[in-house]
Amino acid sequence: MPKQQMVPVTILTGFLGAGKTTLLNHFLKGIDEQNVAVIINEFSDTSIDSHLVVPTKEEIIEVNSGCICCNVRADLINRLRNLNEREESLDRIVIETTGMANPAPVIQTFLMDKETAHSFEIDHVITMVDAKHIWQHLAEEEPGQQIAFADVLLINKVDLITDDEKNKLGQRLTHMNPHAKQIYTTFAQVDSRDVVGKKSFDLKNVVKIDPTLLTEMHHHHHNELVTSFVFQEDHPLDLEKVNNWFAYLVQCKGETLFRYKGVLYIKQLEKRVVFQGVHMLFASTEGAPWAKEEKRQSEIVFIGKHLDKQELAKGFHYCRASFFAT
Ligand SMILES: Nc1nc2c(ncn2[C@@H]2O[C@H](COP(=O)(O)OP(=O)(O)OP(=O)(O)O)[C@@H](O)[C@H]2O)c(=O)[nH]1
Repeated sequence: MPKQQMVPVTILTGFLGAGKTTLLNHFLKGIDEQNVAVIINEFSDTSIDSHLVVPTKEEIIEVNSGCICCNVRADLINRLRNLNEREESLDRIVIETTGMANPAPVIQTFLMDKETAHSFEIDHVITMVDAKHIWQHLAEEEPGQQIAFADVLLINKVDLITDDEKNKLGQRLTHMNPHAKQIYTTFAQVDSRDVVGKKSFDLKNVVKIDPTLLTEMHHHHHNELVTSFVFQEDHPLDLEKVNNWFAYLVQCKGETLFRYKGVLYIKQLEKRVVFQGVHMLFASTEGAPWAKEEKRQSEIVFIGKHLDKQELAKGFHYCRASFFAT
């Protein structure tokens, strides 16, 4: 019996805020394949990322409430099984892992789960590297693992570093992973033809990094000092107070805030405000208008080291508008 056509898989990884969603948005616009399913996983139990992914024809499946490399692996396998059972054949699956994921257990899923391995094959493991912040993050375990398991390193945010810094970083990354192809980008502007369909994933290399990859199921233990908090608020917020609070956070807490993002319900604004930050770099934009019947609510997530939950909750509470008007 001829072997069934395997669906190629893009595993997209990289530390918090490196530019994975930016790449995803660019990548989905650039590839010729028609039927692409995207699986997005978030570290925290929130779907804020769905506001940050530009709507496309591709189907977006969210796998939340845990990191894809740990407790939601069974969920991932189920989602893959459902996709596989559909009549319409898929051209590709793209999996965006959380910034805190170790890619090894995700890679393992495609090698060790029999049914998954029969139907899907890893085309490449792309790791986004935040050229500006990676040095701050190398003390954590996950960025090193993400870099080691990559076959393509997209070294992003080169607009924020000098040529000397770029050379130094390139050398360090070659030292950490001599096999991976290095591509420098700004806002993840890579030509998808340079990566798609190349089958650059090489089992030999990953087994060299982790000889137990094909024999033992891995579970990844996260650094417990890195935590994430999600806050929700139904009461409208005051724009000026929000601006003051964020100015304080960026200035005084930027070092420990790896990632923060959210959707805000601001008093007297008909559109939601979408914001996101990585350490001291912060940006906000206008989001979609609130629909007529839609419940208006602000939701924000903070991910970082040594975060003080109470202080963050107090700050968020302070941003409530002083009287209720929409
Ligand atoms: N200056 C600059 N900013 C960038 C670049 N690429 C992405 N960003 C910004 O960096 C922030 C994080 O980008 P995302 O694509 O959301 O990063 P991510 O890896 O998906 O983040 P998480 O999955 O939430 O951890 C956003 O504000 C982007 O606009 C770049 O090349 N240069």
